Amino acid sequence: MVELKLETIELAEPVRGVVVATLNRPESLNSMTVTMFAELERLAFALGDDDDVRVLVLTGAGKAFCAGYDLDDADELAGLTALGMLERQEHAARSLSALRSLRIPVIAAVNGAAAGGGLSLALAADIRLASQTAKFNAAFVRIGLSAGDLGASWLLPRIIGPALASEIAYTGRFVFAEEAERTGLVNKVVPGERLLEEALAMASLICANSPGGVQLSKRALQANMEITSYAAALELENRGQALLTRGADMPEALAAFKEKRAPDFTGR
Ligand SMILES: CCCCCCCCCCCCC[C@H](O)CC(=O)SCCNC(=O)CCNC(=O)[C@H](O)C(C)(C)COP(=O)(O)OP(=O)(O)OC[C@H]1O[C@@H](n2cnc3c(N)ncnc32)[C@H](O)[C@@H]1OP(=O)(O)O
Repeated sequence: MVELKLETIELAEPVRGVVVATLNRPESLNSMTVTMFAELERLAFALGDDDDVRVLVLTGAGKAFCAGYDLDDADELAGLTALGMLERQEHAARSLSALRSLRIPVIAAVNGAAAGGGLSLALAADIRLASQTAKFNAAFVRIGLSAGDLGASWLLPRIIGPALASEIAYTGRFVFAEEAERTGLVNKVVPGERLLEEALAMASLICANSPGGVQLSKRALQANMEITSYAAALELENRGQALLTRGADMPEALAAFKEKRAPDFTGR
């Protein structure tokens, strides 16, 4: 278990190898503060050091996933210089980058509204499951900001396509659960009371596989979103597979297959 004392995020490990991080400011719909960004970054670094954790599930306490930046904090921003504002934005972006760069898969269990930075946070996950009450919007444009925020303008068009991403970014309208599933913004919509159960079930499926195989699959899938050529993608894949064949998990998997038993993966 990751040993961290956090103020805005509650941690649990209900299933071996799976950490559930719950954004825990339900009174303000889990809106994001400087402390929450710092704690997301600390969590990402702690998970990066823990070989026993194989999947992170991220969800929200109460009725929302995350309402984006804490608008109650907006007043204190007025006193910031332009450089101070840039430093705040960079600090927040670092925490999202640390989360997205985790070698383990991240499943966002979107339990309600994911607005503004909350959309950016959901997009930074590898997989999104949503409750029937989930709704997503680029709230940024409603309060004078840009959808170029915490990676949203890079991820959204790659997940739902440039045309719909443009519509969402410019209109600020909500994408409710049914449309989110139909457009691929989320992998699956489930009843709210089963959301965490479904996320844990998917996480358990992932945990049953070779951690090295899963982690290099994530690295290849993410890297290939940035690589422009098929040839370059093949080169990246070839290096990863060659690396895995040097590990202990592949021979263990082959032995388990022959002996008709479950493999005991160690990630080494
Ligand atoms: C002005 C911000 C400037 C930021 C500049 C840069 C800052 C420094 C760097 C930070 C980097 C991160 C930047 C971030 O990604 C940018 C954004 O996220 S911008 C978008 C901010 N979010 C919003 O605009 C969403 C506002 N909320 C809503 O639209 C709705 O509340 C909802 C989320 C769709 C949910 O709707 P409902 O279910 O109907 O709930 P209510 O509206 O009734 O709200 C319930 C309750 O929660 C309070 N609340 C809601 N959202 C926030 C919030 N973002 N911050 C604080 N509190 C929030 C709301 O006031 C209600 O409270 P109550 O009235 O009951 O006391």
